[in-house]
This record gives sequence, C-alpha cells and structure tokens, in this order.
Amino acid sequence: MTPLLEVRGLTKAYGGRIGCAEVSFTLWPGEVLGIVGESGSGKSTLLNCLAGHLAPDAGQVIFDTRGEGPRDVLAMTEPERRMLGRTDWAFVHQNPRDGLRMRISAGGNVGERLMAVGARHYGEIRAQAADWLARVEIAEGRIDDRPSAFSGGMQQRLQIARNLVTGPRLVFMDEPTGGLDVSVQARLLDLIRGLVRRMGLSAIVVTHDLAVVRLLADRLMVMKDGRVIETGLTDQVLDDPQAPYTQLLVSSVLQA
Ligand SMILES: Nc1ncnc2c1ncn2[C@@H]1O[C@H](COP(=O)(O)OP(=O)(O)OP(=O)(O)O)[C@@H](O)[C@H]1O
Repeated sequence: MTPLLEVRGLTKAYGGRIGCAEVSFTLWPGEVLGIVGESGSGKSTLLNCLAGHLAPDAGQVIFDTRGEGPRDVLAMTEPERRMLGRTDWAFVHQNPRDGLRMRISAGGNVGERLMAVGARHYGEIRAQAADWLARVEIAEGRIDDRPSAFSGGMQQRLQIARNLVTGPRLVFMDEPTGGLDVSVQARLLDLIRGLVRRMGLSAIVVTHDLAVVRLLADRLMVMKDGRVIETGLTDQVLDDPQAPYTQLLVSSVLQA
C-alpha cells in the first residue's frame, strides 16, 4: 500500500527559535493521526507546514495525489497547492471564523466548495448543501441564515460540512473542539467521530486535549520543544507512556 502522506525531516525555525525540527512520519490511508503536546511544543507550526500555510526551512511532504501519485507538496507550484487545498485536502480551523465566510449563507458556505471543484447546477448544489447541513445536525430551515447567526458549536459543524462536502482525502484539524463549552465539545466530538468512521477519512488532528485523541486518533505523536519524542498506537501511548514527558502529560501534571 502507498502511504497517503510521507513526511521527512520537516523543520521550521522562527529566527533563532525552533518551531518544529526534523519531524518525520507516515500516514496511511484511512488513518487518523493525533499530534499532542503542551502549548508551544510546535503542533500548529507542524500542521501549518504540512498544509502549505507556512513554508518550512527543510524537509519533504510527499502526498499521494489522485492524478499523479506521490508528489512533494513543497515542490508544487502555488496554484497546484491551492487546487489541492480546494479538492483533496481540507482544513478545519479551531476558530470557525477562520474557515467560514461569515457574510454568505450556510448553504452558500457549503455550496462554494462544490463550485470550486466544478459543480454548476444550482439545484444540485443546494440539495447537496442541504444534505450536508443535515449530516452535521443543522436544521434545514437554517440554510439561508448567515453563520454569524449561529452558535459557536453550529459554526464549527458548518465549517466541518464545508470541508467534507467535496470528499477530501486528507483532513487537517487544528483543535477542532477548542474554545467550546464542554457539553458542546462532547457532542461535536461524537459527530466528528461518526463522520470519520463512516467516510473512512484520513486525518491529522492537533490538540492539547487527550480526550480528543483518545476518541479520534488511531496513532499518536507526542511533541516537545518542536521535536517528536514519542509515537505509537493511541491506547498504547496513553496507557503506557514511555517518555517521562509523556508520562507527565498523561498524568495531567503539565498544563497543556
Ligand atoms: N509567528 C511566530 N514567530 C515567532 N515564533 C513563533 C511563531 N509561531 C510560533 N512560534 C514559536 O514556535 C514554537 C512552537 O509554537 P507553536 O505555536 O507551533 O506551538 P503549539 O504547540 O501549536 O502551541 P499552542 O498549542 O499554544 O498553539 C514556540 O516556541 C513559539 O513561540
């Protein structure tokens, strides 16, 4: 089997400060990888380098593209990378405002992604948008409302619908349940888990919340000071952490 994503030696510094250093891993199709670590450990830097939002200083990010097989994303042209971002890749931001267009309707937010991949038939776009709103538990009657009229949890569910409607092959999630009330988080997590399982999604989920990775991730990568210090199956790492830092993280001694 060809890996969906192969990352080698990814490194990014901000001036003299390490963002992430020498990160290498393989993501297999249908796998969910969790990246955990306390604040400042390099999770966001890594995710943004992977998703093409930040230019790393060194390394390779090889993605198994639909049309041409494995290609180094960092060697792609900007338009090629943008196209990937609209089609095979999805990015769920922690703050839904960063991933939604707040001035267009909920249906428009979902439909826009479909149009970006060539959909033109208004009736079909609207029907698919309505179907996706239902899948993320947003009532049909809200299709013409703007996201600014939605609660934080609804906005996050809408962002997820907008991202998944085109059937991406790889989903990046940055603290997808962060910033929400605990009860809203639980429901959202449940919804994401259902979608991931049903669609067989491959995903990379960054979080400081171990409950999120416990529920979503098949495999875990623990980061500290920009480096990966432990990897393994989620249950293995959480139940029997090897690195002293992971032991602290799991025992909640560290404030994530
Ligand atoms: N734009 C930037 N300029 C300078 N240094 C940065 C910048 N962004 C991040 N850093 C530094 O890089 C390191 C990694 O930060 P990063 O935000 O990737 O960690 P994180 O694990 O995602 O933390 P958090 O959970 O708080 O977002 C930190 O030392 C941070 O101070």
